[in-house]
Amino acid sequence: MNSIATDAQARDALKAGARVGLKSDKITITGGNPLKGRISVRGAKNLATKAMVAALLGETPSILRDVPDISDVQVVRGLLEVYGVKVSSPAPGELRFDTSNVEKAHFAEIDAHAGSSRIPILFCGPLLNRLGEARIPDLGGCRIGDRPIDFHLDALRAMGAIVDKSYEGIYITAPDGLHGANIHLPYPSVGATEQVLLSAVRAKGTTELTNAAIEPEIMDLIAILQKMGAIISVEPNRVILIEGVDRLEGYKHRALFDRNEVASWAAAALATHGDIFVEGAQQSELMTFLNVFRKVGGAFDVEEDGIRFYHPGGELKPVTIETDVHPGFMTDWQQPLIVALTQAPGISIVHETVYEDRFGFTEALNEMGANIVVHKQGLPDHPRRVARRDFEQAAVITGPTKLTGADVRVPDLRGGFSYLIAALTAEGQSTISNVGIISRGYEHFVDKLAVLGADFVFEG
Ligand SMILES: CC(=O)N[C@H]1[C@@H](OP(=O)(O)OP(=O)(O)OC[C@H]2O[C@@H](n3ccc(=O)[nH]c3=O)[C@H](O)[C@@H]2O)O[C@H](CO)[C@@H](O)[C@@H]1O
Ligand SMILES: C=C(OP(=O)(O)O)C(=O)O
Repeated sequence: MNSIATDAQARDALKAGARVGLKSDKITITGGNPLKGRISVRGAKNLATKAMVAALLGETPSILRDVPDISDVQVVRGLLEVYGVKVSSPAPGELRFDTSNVEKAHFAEIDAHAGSSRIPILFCGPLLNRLGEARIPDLGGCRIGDRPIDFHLDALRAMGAIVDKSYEGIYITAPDGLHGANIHLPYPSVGATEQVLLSAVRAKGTTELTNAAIEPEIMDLIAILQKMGAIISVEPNRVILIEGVDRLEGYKHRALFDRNEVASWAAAALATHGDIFVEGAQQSELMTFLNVFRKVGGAFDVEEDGIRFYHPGGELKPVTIETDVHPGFMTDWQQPLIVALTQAPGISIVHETVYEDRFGFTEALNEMGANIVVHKQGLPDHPRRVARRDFEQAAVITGPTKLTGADVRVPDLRGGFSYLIAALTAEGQSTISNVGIISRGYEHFVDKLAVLGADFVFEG
């Protein structure tokens, strides 16, 4: 159970809509136990899945290490296999991709992956390069706003692609191949930056991407592409230059650790008055989070092999946070931290500036006793560091509030993890359903809860 699923298991899980390592979709938690102990994190969901797509560009096999056992990895694996990529697992946490027989796939097989993840949109460049066409199923991922893909499609068009949206899903061709282009992103989108990278590395000529995202996962993807033979330079001021090359080889790479998972366990340690050592966490990718964690009253010790996060005693302190692109405060960190903020005396404010609708999860926290008021149009007059966006929202959290157990349903990945933390912090029993979604991005979270001394029953 603790290793990457076999081919057959992965396919069965996909068919059944099941999630990695989970037989049930419900967990009953009795709150009040501080989470204490040592757990480890592996590669980031937001890197490993893209690294898997990059393997499709290599003429020779690639090996990815520290691959997390999460359902998004299974989805991408399944889609690669549809195109004839032979995926094997030579060792636990390791995947090997043999691309010697990449071939066109039937639409039905591709569309079987509709709604399962956002990663399929990133197959465009590699597929156009290898097969001259790309069929993209309807995308999944967390429903936290509109999540359009206009930047992706505009970039592909600028590189010579023709986009046909007359089918369900999208069909893209590049009759004359992809060519380099000057592309400016209206917003430093992570996915659109990756789209350009994965498409431009084999395009003819040079691509200049401005207003690019520079998240650590993007830098790790660039490192992988460079290992494969790409020529990519990251210039000052969010400019990335990509010189197209004629051939890319496979890579060997250890995936960057999952900084979002680390931040989530750190918030869990704080909210439950706990003490968690997260092996594999690295300081440099977490600087912004660590500053906020300290300001809220959390303590941490950075060690060579990981970071210890703990509640040092005393009262927590309220904070004001604005989510932002890197190196700002990551939007995926706000949900777990908000649970800790319900325990801080005073008023905390979280401005969500990245997505249109990312506070839906707070309703259930209020049912558990939190006092969180969501301002759907944001707080326009509030002093801000990040420029206001048209659609942003703000959450005002007044604490401390006692949380009590409730029956709640997971709405999305990070919201779901925040419910686990709330239930662990609450007095009494909570039943959380739809927890399968959490396995989209948190490897073996049930096992980790057990290691950390949580009191729960998982109905398997
Ligand atoms: C699989 C993955 O890596 N997911 C991460 C990725 O999502 P993802 O790559 O989808 O996020 P983006 O950075 O693209 O989205 C940021 C903003 O840009 C907008 N936008 C994006 C593309 C586009 O074509 N048009 C458009 O308007 C989005 O609606 C959103 O408001 O980065 C997000 C921001 O760090 C993280 O929360 C997600 O965990
Ligand atoms: C929004 C997230 O992921 P995705 O883009 O895969 O939906 C997330 O990881 O919180």
